[in-house]
Amino acid sequence: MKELQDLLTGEKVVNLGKSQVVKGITNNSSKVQKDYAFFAIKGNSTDGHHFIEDAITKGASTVFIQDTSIIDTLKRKYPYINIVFSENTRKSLATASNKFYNEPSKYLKVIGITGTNGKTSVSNLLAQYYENAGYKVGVIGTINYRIGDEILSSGHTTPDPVQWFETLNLMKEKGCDVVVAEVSSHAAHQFRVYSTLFHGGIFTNLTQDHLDYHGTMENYFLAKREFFNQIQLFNDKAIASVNIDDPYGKRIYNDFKEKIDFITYGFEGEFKIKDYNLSLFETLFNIEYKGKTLNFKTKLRGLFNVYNLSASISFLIKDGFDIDFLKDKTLDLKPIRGRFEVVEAKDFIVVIDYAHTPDALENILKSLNQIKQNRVITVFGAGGNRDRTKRPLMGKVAQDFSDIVILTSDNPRFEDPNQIIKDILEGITQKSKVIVEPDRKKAIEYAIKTAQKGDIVLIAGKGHENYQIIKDQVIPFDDKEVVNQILKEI
Ligand SMILES: CC(=O)N[C@H]1[C@@H](OP(=O)(O)OP(=O)(O)OC[C@H]2O[C@@H](n3ccc(=O)[nH]c3=O)[C@H](O)[C@@H]2O)O[C@H](CO)[C@@H](O)[C@@H]1O[C@H](C)C(=O)N[C@@H](C)C(=O)N[C@H](CCC(=O)O)C(=O)O
Ligand SMILES: Nc1ncnc2c1ncn2[C@@H]1O[C@H](COP(=O)(O)OP(=O)(O)OP(=O)(O)O)[C@@H](O)[C@H]1O
Ligand SMILES: N[C@H](CCC[C@H](N)C(=O)O)C(=O)O
Ligand SMILES: [Mg+2]
Repeated sequence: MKELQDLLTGEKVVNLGKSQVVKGITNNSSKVQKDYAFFAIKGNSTDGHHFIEDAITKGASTVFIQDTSIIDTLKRKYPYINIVFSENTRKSLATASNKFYNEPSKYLKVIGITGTNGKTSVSNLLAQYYENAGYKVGVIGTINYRIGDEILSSGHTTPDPVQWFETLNLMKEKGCDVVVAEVSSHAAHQFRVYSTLFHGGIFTNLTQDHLDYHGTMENYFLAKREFFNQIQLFNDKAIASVNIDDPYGKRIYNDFKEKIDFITYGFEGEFKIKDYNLSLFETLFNIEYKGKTLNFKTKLRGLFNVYNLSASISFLIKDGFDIDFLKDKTLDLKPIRGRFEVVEAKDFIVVIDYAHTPDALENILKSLNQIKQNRVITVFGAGGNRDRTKRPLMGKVAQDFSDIVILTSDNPRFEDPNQIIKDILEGITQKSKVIVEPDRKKAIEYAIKTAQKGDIVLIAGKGHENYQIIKDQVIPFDDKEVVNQILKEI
């Protein structure tokens, strides 16, 4: 419970109501309870200002609004309610949530990871290193929100501000020292983590995704940039690791190098990838850092994981870790669920991977081509109600780097799966390579039955997901389980 005064960061109280007690915070009118503060947000699909009356009926003591034109009417109709005007209710929701949950990031080392691909991977790698060094670590991201093996909840990759600060507070109360969190572009753009004191940040890469939301690559970049802007706004001693091979990484580095203490990684980095050797069961790579060559060995597979490890290790060096300790621990790291996960069959292998962007698909396929003994058979689809323009690009990549392509459904959501497949086909010129099977289980079955000695079957797009979203139904579906079941039957 808080007093309204304790939650303000420069907003203007335009009407003082009967009671200033605030027992909870929400931007969702359906979650309002007695004495809650309701934040009206102009959203992407609707405007929270339409739900103010609903919130008051449910017992809100306070409403935060951004629309000046309704102030007089509200004051007249609801003189007993606190009415607070904010220039930006999204920011106010974050700052008030932070205060409501006692500013948890002040007591934690919070590290935010952003980029199109690799956020989940890097955050799980960082968590393992910190845990190996004896820290208690909270993880917030796509798979779930957890402390060690204790799962707290799950939802968006980055939760909304209320859940974000509530989760940080819970992690603090449960004794965490460190929190590693994925910060999606939607989150940065919507100020979901605004006002958090980040110890540091990591930028992995930026390639096409989410243009349904951001419209252009430049806007998508600006959302990622906004995260670094927020880091330095609330911490003038923040550290960060950035992929300098990526032109957008270079821009972030240049824009904030005076404000953030950076380390760069990549083939052009200060933490420089010199060479690497991929195989199905281990990866070797050499790093040049401060004039010394460091040899690393890991069970993680694929060149993209050399990048993810470089992101993590360089960040940890900046955070004061000993390089020999990091080299040792790299040997023991556990691979991440649904990311280049290998299932061995009789004389071929199946790889399950979460690639759901053109760049991710290209990366995994390039790595598979480097280690294949025979053909690469790729099964994939694309998510419905998401960026449509990435579909033909994914089709082209699959065609260019596979011997056989089996097009199927991912999470069609409210779209027609056949139309999504048609969109992917737009990018494919070599139609003879392609088989269309919208039923994902049948598509996987076809791929496995087609596989010959030395082949690699890649099943891409859903990784750890154990469901399929068809319209508003969430149906159990786990690529790995389906693969194992089919392998047992053949
Ligand atoms: C595009 C997007 O990010 N939308 C999210 C966002 O919606 P929004 O702020 O635009 O809100 P809106 O739905 O237009 O509604 C406006 C306001 O009215 C309120 N409202 C609405 C209805 C009502 O009855 N009462 C009420 O008060 C809403 O709570 C909201 O505050 O905030 C909502 C509430 O916090 C989220 O549920 C919603 O997630 C949608 C469902 C979603 O699918 N988001 C995905 C794309 C997403 O966030 N993905 C990222 C990136 C994934 C990745 O790359 O890893 C993620 O972080 O997961
Ligand atoms: N550093 C990387 N560069 C390019 N591709 C990568 C990289 N790391 C992972 N990938 C590819 O992207 C897929 C998803 O990886 P991961 O889950 O770590 O990314 P993410 O950024 O968390 O994705 P999401 O936006 O869904 O949260 C992997 O399965 C792999 O195919
Ligand atoms: N976080 C990503 C996940 C995509 C996973 C893919 N299986 C899909 O459903 O499109 C997104 O929301 O775009
Ligand atoms: Mg993720």
